[in-house]
Parts: sequence; C-alpha cells; structure tokens
Amino acid sequence: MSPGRFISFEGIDGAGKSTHIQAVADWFRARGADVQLSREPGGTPLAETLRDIVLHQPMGSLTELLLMFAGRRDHIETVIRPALAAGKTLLCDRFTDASFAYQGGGRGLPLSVLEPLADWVQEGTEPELTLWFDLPAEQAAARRASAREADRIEQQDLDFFERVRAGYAARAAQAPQRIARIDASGTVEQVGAAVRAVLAGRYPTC
Ligand SMILES: Nc1ncnc2c1ncn2[C@@H]1O[C@H](COP(=O)(O)OP(=O)(O)OP(=O)(O)O)[C@@H](O)[C@H]1O
Ligand SMILES: Cc1cn([C@H]2C[C@H](O)[C@@H](COP(=O)(O)O)O2)c(=O)[nH]c1=O
Repeated sequence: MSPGRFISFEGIDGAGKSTHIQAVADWFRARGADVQLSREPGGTPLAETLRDIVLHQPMGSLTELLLMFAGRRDHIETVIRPALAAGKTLLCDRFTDASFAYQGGGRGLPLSVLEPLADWVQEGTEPELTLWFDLPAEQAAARRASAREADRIEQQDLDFFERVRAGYAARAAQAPQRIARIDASGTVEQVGAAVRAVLAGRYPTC
C-alpha cells in the first residue's frame, strides 16, 4: 500500500472539474496534507507534448487512445508513483476513467482493447477516490461556449458527449465504492458543498 492519496476528477468537458480542484486542494491542505496537482493528458514534459498533439492534430480513435496511454505511463512513472511514495495527496484532473468514457463510450472502442491496455500501463496504480462531475451534455456545452475556444475533442457534437457521459455512468456502476457522482448542475456553491460532503464522508478523521 502506498502512503499517499491519489484522487482523480472526471466529467465531460465543461462539467466544472477544474473549478473545484483548487478548493479540494485547499480542503486537504487545511487538514495538513502535502498536496500536489496534476492533469491528464499531460502532467510531465513528454505527456504535455502528447497532449498538444492529441488535442490539435487529426488522428484516428485508436491512435488517440494509444497517445493517452503513452502519456499516462510516463505520468505514472515519473510523477504519480513518486508523489504517492512520498506520502503526498495527488489530485489529478482526469485519469483512466476518461479513456473509458471518451475513447470507449464516445469513440466506440471496445472494452477488449481498453481493459488490457489499462492493466498493462497502470500495473495497479489507481485512484482511491474519483469525483465524477455529472452534467447533461447540453448544459456543459453552454458552459464551454462562454469559457474558451473548442479544441479537437471539444468540437464533437452533443451525441458524442452524451455517449461519454454514459461511459462515465457505466464506470461508476462498476466501481461504486471508488467513483462518487457529484450532481454538477447546480451553482458553483452548491456543487462545492456536494464535493465537501463527499470528502467529509470519506475522510472523517482527516
Ligand atoms: N456550477 C457552475 N455553474 C455555472 N458555471 C460553472 C459552474 N462550474 C463551472 N462553471 C464555468 O463553466 C466553465 C467550465 O468549467 P471548468 O473549466 O471548471 O470545467 P471542466 O470540467 O474543468 O472542463 P474541461 O474538462 O473542458 O477543462 C468555466 O467557465 C466555469 O467558470
Ligand atoms: C485523460 C483523457 C482525456 N481525454 C480528453 C478529455 C478532454 O476533452 C481532453 C482534455 O482536456 P481538459 O481540458 O484537460 O479536460 O482530453 C480523453 O479523450 N481521454 C483521456 O484518457
């Protein structure tokens, strides 16, 4: 068992993950934790280069999946495992659930490809808690539209994002003890309160 804590943040683009990750960092820091933030795709110099390619260059679904997992392997080896071994609380904006939701649910790649790849690349490295920010695709698209220009994946249509959302729901059904669904449709304050309730339930003595 590693002495650190690995917590991931998931949801369709625009659901509000990044808005809440800083508040979660503050929640743990206020309780004495040594917090480190990271993200996927990205988190290392190599994986950030792959992120730029995967979000902006045209490519097929399997190539997209393999680039996500190539970056993930580097991230696990050089950032995640060392942070956990050092006892840190690592908060990661997306991890493998995103591959199952986007490349599995959204792109339609089969579990027979995804599952062995995840086992092979992760070798047991898995978040202990995943906060899944769940929001209808239409509401997320409205939030994104007022926030920034769409990258290659964000340019997909609403049907794609509903399939991604269904992909997350399927993952949550398979791992209910790890994945906590947060209703992300309320105000930032309401969603923040829901997040704090999950943390207080999970870490009562923290
Ligand atoms: N509860 C909320 N109500 C209204 N707007 C929100 C809410 N939460 C976040 N937003 C706004 O929606 C936009 C997207 O939020 P944010 O960047 O946190 O989403 P995200 O899930 O991290 O998206 P991505 O994965 O694409 O980076 C931002 O402009 C943010 O201010
Ligand atoms: C890890 C991972 C991510 N994605 C997608 C999801 C988003 O559209 C982008 C990342 O952008 P963000 O602003 O950092 O959320 O990448 C994916 O398709 N598969 C993955 O494994």
